[in-house]
Amino acid sequence: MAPTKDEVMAALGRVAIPGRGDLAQSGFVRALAVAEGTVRFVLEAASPEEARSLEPVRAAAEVAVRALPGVTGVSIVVTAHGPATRPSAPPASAPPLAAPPSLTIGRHPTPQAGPQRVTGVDRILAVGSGKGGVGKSTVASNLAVALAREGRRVGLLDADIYGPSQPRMMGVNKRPGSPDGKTIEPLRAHGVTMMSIGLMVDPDKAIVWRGPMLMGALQQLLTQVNWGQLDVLIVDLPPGTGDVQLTLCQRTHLTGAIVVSTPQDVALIDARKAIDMFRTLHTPILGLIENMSTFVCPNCGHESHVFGHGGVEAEALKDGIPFLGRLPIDLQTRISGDEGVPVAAGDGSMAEAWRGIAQRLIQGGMA
Ligand SMILES: Nc1ncnc2c1ncn2[C@@H]1O[C@H](COP(=O)(O)OP(=O)(O)OP(=O)(O)O)[C@@H](O)[C@H]1O
Repeated sequence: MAPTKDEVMAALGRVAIPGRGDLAQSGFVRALAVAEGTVRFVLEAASPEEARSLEPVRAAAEVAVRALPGVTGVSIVVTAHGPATRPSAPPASAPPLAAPPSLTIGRHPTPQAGPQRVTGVDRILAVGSGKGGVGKSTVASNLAVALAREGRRVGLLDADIYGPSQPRMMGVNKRPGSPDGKTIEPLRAHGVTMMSIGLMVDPDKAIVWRGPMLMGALQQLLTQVNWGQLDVLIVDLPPGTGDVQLTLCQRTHLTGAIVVSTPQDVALIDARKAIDMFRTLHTPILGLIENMSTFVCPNCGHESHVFGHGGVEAEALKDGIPFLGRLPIDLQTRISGDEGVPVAAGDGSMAEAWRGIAQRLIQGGMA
C-alpha cells in the first residue's frame, strides 16, 4: 500500500540539510501528494542559488522516499522564488520543468483589494478533501451533472492543478478557444459549462509551478474564462491544504465548501485538517460526503465495509456540519468516470443518489 503523507514526511525528516536541521521541518517541502504509489512534491527555495544548492538534498530525498514500502515513483522538483535562470545542463535525473502554457494561463497573480465575485456567477462551491484519491473529482463532476439535470445553470472548474481529472471524467479533450486573445471560452459537457487547467497544457506533462504561478493560474481561470450566467460554479480543488485552497478562500467570495472523505481513519485525519483550514479561512462548510462507504458484492449481495463504516457521518455530527450523504463503492461509477460520462448523467440507483444530494443543496439555497 502507498505510504501516507505523514509517512513521507517522516522519511524526509531523516534527510539532513547541513546547518538547517532536516528536510521535513525546513519549510522547503510544498504541494506534497501521493497518488497510486507515486510521491510528488516541490522543494521551494528562496532564490535560484539556493535552489541549485538543494540538488544534493533533492537526490537524498528521492532515495529516502523511494525506500518506503509501496512507493512506485518519485517526482521531486526544485523551484525558486524570483527570476530563476535555468542551469545550462540540468542533471539527467531531474524531471523536466513544464513550459508555461500558451494562451497566457500560468502567470503571477495580479494584486486585488479583497475577496472578489466572479462576474455572472451567483454561488461558488469548493469541493475539497484532505487526502488524495478519496473521490473528490468524482463528487465534483457528478454533483455538477446532477445539479444541471435539476435545471440549474452549472459551471465546473477543475482547479486540481497537479492532477486535473475533469477532462477525462467529463469526456472533453478539446482545447478551449480564445477568439479575442483575452477571454477563454469554456467547454460544455453533459449540460455543464466546464474548464480545466488540464485542457490548457500537455496532458502527458506534469505541471510544475511554484506557489505564485498556481495562484495566478487560478485567478485567471476564475476571471478570464467566459463563464456566462451561472447559478453555481463548482470548483474541484486539489487534495490537501495548500496554495490553491488558500488562494481560492482568501481571494474569492465562496458560498462554501463541501468536504469529501472515505470512512477510513487516515482519510478522516486529513479531512479534519481540511475542515480546520476552511474554518480558519472563514469559509462555511456546507457539508461532508462519505464516499466509498460500502461495497455490495454484485454476485452474492454480501455487504462489506472496505474502508470502515460511518466515520464521516460521526465526524459531521461531532462538528455540527451537515452530512450530505454516503456513496458506495460502485463499479459503474468508476467505469463512467473513466469513460467521460458521469454516472449521474444516466439512470439507476447511483444517478438517483446524486439527484438526492443535488436536490438537498438546491433546497438549502446552496446551488
Ligand atoms: N464511489 C466510487 N466507486 C467506485 N470508484 C470510485 C468511487 N469514487 C471514486 N472512484 C474512483 O476512484 C478513483 C479516484 O477518484 P477521484 O479521482 O475522484 O479522487 P480524487 O479525490 O479527486 O483524487 P485526486 O486526489 O487524485 O484528485 C477514480 O478512478 C474514480 O473513478
